[in-house]
Amino acid sequence: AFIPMVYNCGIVLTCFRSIDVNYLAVWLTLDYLCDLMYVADMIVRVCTGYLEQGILVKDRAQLKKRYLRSSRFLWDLAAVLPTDLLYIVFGIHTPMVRINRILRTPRLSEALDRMETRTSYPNTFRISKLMLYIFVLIHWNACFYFALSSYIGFGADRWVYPNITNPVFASMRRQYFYCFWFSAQIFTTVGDTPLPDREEEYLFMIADLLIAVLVFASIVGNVGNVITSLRDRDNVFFPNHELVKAYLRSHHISKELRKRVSDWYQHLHINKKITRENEILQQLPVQLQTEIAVSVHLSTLSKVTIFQNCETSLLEELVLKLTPQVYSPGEYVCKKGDVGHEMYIIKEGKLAVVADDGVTQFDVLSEGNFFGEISILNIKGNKSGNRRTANIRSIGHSDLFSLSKEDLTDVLSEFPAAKRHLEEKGRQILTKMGMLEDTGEGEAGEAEKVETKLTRLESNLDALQTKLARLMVELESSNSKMLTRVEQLEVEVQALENQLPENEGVEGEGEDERGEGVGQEVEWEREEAEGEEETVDVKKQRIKYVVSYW
Ligand SMILES: Nc1ncnc2c1ncn2[C@@H]1O[C@@H]2COP(=O)(O)O[C@H]2[C@H]1O
Repeated sequence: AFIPMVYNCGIVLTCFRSIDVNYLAVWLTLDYLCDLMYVADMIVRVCTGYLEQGILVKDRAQLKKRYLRSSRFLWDLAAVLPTDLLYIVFGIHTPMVRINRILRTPRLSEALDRMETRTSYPNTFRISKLMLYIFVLIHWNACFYFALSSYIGFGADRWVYPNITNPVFASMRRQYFYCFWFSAQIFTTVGDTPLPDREEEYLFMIADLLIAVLVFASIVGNVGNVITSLRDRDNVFFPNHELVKAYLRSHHISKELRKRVSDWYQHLHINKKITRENEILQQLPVQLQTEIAVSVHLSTLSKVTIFQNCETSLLEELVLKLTPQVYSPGEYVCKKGDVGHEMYIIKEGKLAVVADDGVTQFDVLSEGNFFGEISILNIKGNKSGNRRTANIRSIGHSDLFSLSKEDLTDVLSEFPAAKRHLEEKGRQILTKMGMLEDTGEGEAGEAEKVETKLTRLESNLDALQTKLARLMVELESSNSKMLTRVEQLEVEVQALENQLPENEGVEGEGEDERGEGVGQEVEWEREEAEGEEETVDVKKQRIKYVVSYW
């Protein structure tokens, strides 16, 4: 839709076409090609989904209904009405009959807005857009000038277009260029145009000069905006050097230090190092920030040994907390004995672990290595506590990511494996340097064992308490059962005791009878009776024993 609209905006009003008949076929072809594009754009519009309560509507019937009922449709329709039929009345050389084609100008600005949000070079685009608008305006004005000249009469005075019968000014190209130049001179307020002679000419010039003021103001304003936005962009990417320079000068900082600062800024600019990444992405939702940061820094993080086998979630958490830092050659990143507040990951460059003389190198760290973790990890037995164990010096320019103690602690609390790995590496360095207290390690182990034992004992105690409680319950229930049984037995014994004297009497009588009668049988019965008496006694004794026991 963009091209036909620009074409129509520029061409519809062109008065030069009416004169030039040689290109009529070309003009007509272009006209109808543009009309076709308009229709195609209308079809695209019908099929373009829209958001309703945040949900994209794609249903054809709904889309069609919405478009046909909208005012846009009326404008689009009016713009493609076949006004060309008026050629029959006014003749083929009257392109003005197609003036309705410019009714779609709002669509042009819509297309430009969309392009502006998508382009990677918004400032270039803004300037181009401004130039396009100015070009169209100058073009229209040139057409009006030509039409006015034609109305007054070509070559009637110095101000109007020269006589077209003059072969020098006869060609369409010459006519257009002259008019465009005339119009451009007015709009750029150059003011080198011939003085008007007639009132119409004066009116035209006054109107033009008024428009020119606006055009000039908009050019200045837009270009100013572009320059400001370019400066803002630079400020976002690179810290403001001018401010720092002024500060250093006002505080009479030594030349040597000022040079180091300048070198640092120069390095940032030349190598396009961005130190304010987190600020730049702040406006985006966290999820998008994470995805961008992961895709930008993942390659660096994946080279770091501790993060190589880490879960992606750990990397995602980490990546947003990294702060880019750039160090200059010879600069110290850590000084032995300082309190550690952050650890570092090397993105690019080489750094040396140096002795206090700053020259003797113990080790060289490069891309993918990390350092500064020992003083922030609270490793048990670390004799240096939270102090840096070594001096780290940047050999050349180095790009680092720093990770604060708090952020690292937060992240590692959720990822114990990574914590163990870091601590292990720290312990190795400390052991090598003889800065790890063995006893501390042993005590720690002992303390751990005691802790484990205590935990085990506590759990055993819990289990025993539960068992005891269960046993107590069982004991109570069996106790009450026993009591009931004993009471029952006592009742039975009482009953037996009550019965016993009577039986004894009867038996005595019988004994006598037996004694009197058959001697052996009586003896046997006595024995039997004695046996019974004995059983009752035993029973009584046993019951008494049980009762006394309970
Ligand atoms: N010999 C070494 N080799 C490599 N790195 C070291 C060595 N000694 C110290 N470091 C690192 O240098 C860092 C200095 O600060 P930290 O003590 O916090 O943590 C230290 C280690 O990460």
